[in-house]
Amino acid sequence: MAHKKSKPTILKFDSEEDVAVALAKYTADLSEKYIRDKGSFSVVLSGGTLIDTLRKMVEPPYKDSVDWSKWLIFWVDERVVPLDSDDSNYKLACDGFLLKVPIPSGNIYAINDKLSPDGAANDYEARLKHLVESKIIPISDASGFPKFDLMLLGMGPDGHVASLFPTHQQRYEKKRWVTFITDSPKPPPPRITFTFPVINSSSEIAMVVTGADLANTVKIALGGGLEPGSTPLPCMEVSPEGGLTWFLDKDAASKL
Ligand SMILES: O=C1O[C@H](COP(=O)(O)O)[C@@H](O)[C@H](O)[C@H]1O
Repeated sequence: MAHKKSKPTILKFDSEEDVAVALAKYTADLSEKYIRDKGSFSVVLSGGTLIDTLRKMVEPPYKDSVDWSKWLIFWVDERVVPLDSDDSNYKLACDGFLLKVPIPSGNIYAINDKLSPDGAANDYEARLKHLVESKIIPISDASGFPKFDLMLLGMGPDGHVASLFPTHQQRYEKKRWVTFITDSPKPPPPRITFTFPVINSSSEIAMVVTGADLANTVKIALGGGLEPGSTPLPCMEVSPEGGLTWFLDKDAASKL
């Protein structure tokens, strides 16, 4: 069942540093709310610049005040490379975030890096299904897809989110929870990715976008800059069941 698109909240900050401060407070506040209401907090990470922008989470006061034992960590997309490769989103998150806070290792859901892209996507989807059967992750009543508490998404200059690229058919997938791509236009080519039905079943999504190189894309996505007759960018399809908040620095927001 399709849900009604809610209006995004657009937050503009003077600097990337101010985005990092605000993103940490937003995430910590949601962590407190979801742990109070349902006993856990499922967080879906991207790779890329997002991890650095999350850096304030591993500093006081949040390092000590957040109940990290209740966090569950997933990836919205992952490169199908060894987990210790510099191209791995898992390694990026470990080095910049996960190794600095006490999230139980059993709550961190990395891909199986021994499988093919097809196999890794099937395996990740099967593990999500098991978590749903075990009532660790709920299903959205509205969509029938798994419902994560918070997704933290970045965006590429071409408007891609997760590994859903403008000219690749994965962005139109309607049935699978997790799919794969072997020819990502951004290296490395083999990846797995959550599909839009899963992304848009989330309770909350933060789009975290900083830097002048993304200003044109932000204008297209939020400023009505799409040429008539053009296909919407993947980032324009992000529409969670709950709140959508864009965190922009001055440079990314400069053409709005
Ligand atoms: O390849 C990827 O790119 C996007 C955007 O990355 P950024 O460096 O431009 O912030 C990222 O969100 C995704 O997780 C990653 O695999």
